[in-house]
Formats: sequence, structure tokens, C-alpha cells
Amino acid sequence: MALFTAPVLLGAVVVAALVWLVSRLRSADAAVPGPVLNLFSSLPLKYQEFCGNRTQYIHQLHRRYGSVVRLAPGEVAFASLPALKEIYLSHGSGYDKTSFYHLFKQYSTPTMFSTLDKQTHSKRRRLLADRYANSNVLKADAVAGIRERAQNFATAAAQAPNQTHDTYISLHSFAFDGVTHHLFHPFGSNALRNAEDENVMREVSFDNTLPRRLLEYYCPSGLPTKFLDLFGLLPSPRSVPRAKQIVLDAVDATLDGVAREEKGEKSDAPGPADFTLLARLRDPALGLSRMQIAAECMDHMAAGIETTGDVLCWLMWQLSQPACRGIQDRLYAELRENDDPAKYDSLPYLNAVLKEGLRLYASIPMSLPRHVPAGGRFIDGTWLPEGTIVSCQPYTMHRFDEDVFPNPDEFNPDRWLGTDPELDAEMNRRFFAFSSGGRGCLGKHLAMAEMKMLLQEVYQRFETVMGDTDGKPADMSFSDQIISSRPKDQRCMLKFVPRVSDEGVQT
Ligand code: HEM
Repeated sequence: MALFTAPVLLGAVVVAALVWLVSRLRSADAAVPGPVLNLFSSLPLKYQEFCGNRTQYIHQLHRRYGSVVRLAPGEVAFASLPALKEIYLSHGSGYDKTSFYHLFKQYSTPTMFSTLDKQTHSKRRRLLADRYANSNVLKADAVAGIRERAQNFATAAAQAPNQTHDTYISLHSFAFDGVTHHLFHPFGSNALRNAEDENVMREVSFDNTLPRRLLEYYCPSGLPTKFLDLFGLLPSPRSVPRAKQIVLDAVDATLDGVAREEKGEKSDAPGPADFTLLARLRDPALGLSRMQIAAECMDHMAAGIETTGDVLCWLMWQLSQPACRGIQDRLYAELRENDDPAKYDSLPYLNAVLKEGLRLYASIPMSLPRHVPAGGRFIDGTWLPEGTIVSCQPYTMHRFDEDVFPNPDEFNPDRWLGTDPELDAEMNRRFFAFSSGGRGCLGKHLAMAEMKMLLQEVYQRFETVMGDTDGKPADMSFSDQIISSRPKDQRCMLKFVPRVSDEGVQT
């Protein structure tokens, strides 16, 4: 009994604390620059995450401590090209993802994006990759659907009262319609013209469950969540019933067609178009269950709404600032000279404007966490043991090296039109908006096509300026969500002023 007296217990606690202190001081991350507190606790980082400020916090740490910085015990961030290559490109798809990605299961089912290990992931990716290859994205009926949505957007802008409307809403509707066209056509959405579909988009885009989801991830026992729920201190759990239903309806209609085919029955109901994701997933040879198909579709749908919608929103807001009037005029001149819609992919200034938008306003600006593999690794000269969480973040990769990106916070499309091939190559190597390697964005070509067509339809017809905000300009600063960021106020009033051509005719 004497074994458990207070002094003995106190002594045990002190010894344990000392052992922990020494182990922390001798750990590999102790040799990495960063705030002292972060060597002993992950609370400073978690606090910033709960405030939706992780990206900016890490960026400030890089500015203070350099290209490698300690974020928390066992977690280190990098802002250099050698580190980016090692973490995301070594052996094709880089290091394995961390369990953070389990947050992205859909219908409680793993998807390609939430799969952690390389082998399982690359098997699924190989099955789906051709759906997003440029050659498939550019197929006539795939492009026609996106073009139609971009025209719907421009028509809605022209018809808005006083030609002013909340572009945050309409751009997310456009992104929703664009991605569902590519996933499900003819079962895609029409949120730009149909209020019910717009509500589905709102359900996904106005999700406010960040603190709850982070708490559930960090405290899987669920006790803190239950405790805070007693006092109503957490938002309700994430709920997207309409979005889930729209996906299940498309999947069920498709599988019904497959079942009929197998029975040799004829059906007048259309199946998914050849270019769609569903047309691939429906193949019985893949052996995917109804819920596996639905989960994969849901994941791609979510991946295509926020990202594309947010980048376009930030970019059009930026272009609508008085200082960017000259940029809009140059863009208009290029679009007028090349008024064949099919040319959208070969216009250098349009490409430069979009790339600069993606550089400054990458909608996934946050660090993308990976585990150091077995045996540990040297990353850009820093030794880190197996299991350390390492990452780079697009926000910092696009700003940190000022020799490559001079005046990094300035919106300057000209930097992408440079005549110095070496500098161009350096910029492109650091361009990380879609991540890199075998786990980089699968939908990149689709996203680029959507964004170019939308900008083409808008800026060949309109000049955009800041709309009336009732004296309360929207806060467009970055608000981090689970992995993407969005403009804080989720509102962006822009006015679409019709252009008058040289002949005095409205274009
Ligand atoms: C401007 C628009 C977009 C941006 C900036 C963007 C960015 C990214 C980034 C950074 C990743 C890697 C994330 C990570 O490693 O944690 C990613 C992955 C992914 N993106 Fe996008 N994305 C965009 C649009 C789209 C669209 C339209 C789709 C269409 C379905 C899409 C589908 C995917 C998928 C399926 C993955 C997972 C790839 C894998 O795990 O192998 N994205 N995206």
C-alpha cells in the first residue's frame, strides 16, 4: 500500500515528465526551427485550425523561421522545391497520406481520395484516370455541356436586377452544373436555372461544421463532442441529404440500365453519356458496389464545386478592383480578336490571368499532410524519422521564394508571359494549386476548361466592377475549411456592365 503514497506518486509524475521533456529535446524536430511551445504541444496549431486560420499561421511561421518549420510535435512544414519533390513526387506519388484523409469518406465508404496507401490508391486511380484526361474532357458533347452552363451564367448576369448579383452563389452553381455534367450527363444538375438544384449546391457550399469535424477527428472517443453538445456549443453534424440523393438517383438510374441490359431487356431510358465518370463506374467488370460507386461520385462532385467556384469568385473579384481595369481591357481585346469559342484553350493572356488567379487564390491553399516512410528520410537536408507528418502548402509555395515570384502578393498576370525560359520553368515547378505527382488533382483539365470557358463568356461581353454592397464590403479573406479555403463572407456582389464594341454595338 505504501507504494501509492502521495510523495511516491508525485515522484513518478516528475520522472515521467522529465523523461518526456528529454525525449522531446532530443527528438528530430527539436533541430527544426520553430516556436518553442510547438516542440511540446500541438495546441497552438490546433487552435489556429479551429479558427480557420491554419494556412495563414503556417505561412507566417515560414516567413519568420524559413523554408522548414516545426508546426507541432512530430509535424514539420516545408516551403522549398526539393522538399516538394521529395514529399509529393518521389517514386511517382510521394509519401502516403495521413489518417486526416479519413475525414473524406463518403457514405462511410472509402474513396480514391481518402485511401491512404499507395498501392490501393493507384489501382483505383488507373481505372478512373482516362475520364479526366484532356482528350476526354475535350470531347464535343463534354465541352458542349460546359459551354452551355457558361452561357447560362452570362445570361443570368445580364438579366440580374441592375446587372448586379451575388457572384459567389452563381459561380458555385456553375461549378456544380459543370462537374455534374462531366460525372453524370444526362443526370447532371441545372442550378443556374433551377432553384431546387441551387439548394443542393447551397447545402454543400455553406457547410459550417469545421469545429465539430475537427473535434471528432482529434477526439474519436466522442466525449468532448457530447459534452459541448449539451450546451449547444457546436454546430450540428454535417448534413447533405439532397446532395446524397442527387448522386444516388443518378447511380440508381444507371445501375437499373445495367440490370436491364444483363437481362437482355430493351429500355428507352438514356444511360450516362460515354464521356462521364458514371459510364466507367457502371462497368460490372470493376466489381464496385452501389455504395462504392456513389461514394466515388459524391467525392468528385464535392471536389469540383468548392474548388472551381472559389477560385473563380476570388479571381473575378480581383479583376473587378479599379486597379485591374487595364487587365480586363487586355483580356477583352484578346477575346474579341479570337472570338471563336473553340479557341478558349489557346489564348495566352486568358491563360496567364487564370494561372495568376490560381497562384494567389488556390482554393486548396493548405498543407497537404503526408507521413515520412519507414526508415526515415532526409528532406531538403533535414533528417526526420518514420511517421513524422510533413507537408508543403500551395499558399506558401506560390509566395515564399521572391526571386521566383517578385512582389508575391501582387496580382500580375504578366509574370506568366515572361521571356525568361529558366524563370518560367522555376515558376511552373513551384505551381502547386493542383498539387503534384500521382496524388495530384485528377480533375485539373476539367477545372481549367470550365474556368476558361466561363471567363471567356463573361469577359468578351462584360466589364465587371464591384457591385453595391450596402456600404458593407464582403470580407474576401481566406477562411480555411477541412482542406479547402473559401472567401470568409461567402458573398461577392459584382456588377456586369455590357461592353460596347468599336462599332458602338453592345457585345
Ligand atoms: C480550381 C479547381 C481545383 C483545384 C484548385 C483542385 C485542387 C486539388 C488538389 C490540391 C488536390 C490534392 C489534394 C491532396 O493531396 O490533399 C486535388 C485532388 C483531387 N481533385 Fe481537384 N482541384 C480542383 C478541381 C477539381 C475538379 C473539377 C475535380 C473533378 C472531379 C477534381 C477532382 C479531384 C480528385 C478526384 C482528387 C483526388 C485525386 C487522388 O486522390 O488521386 N478537382 N485537387
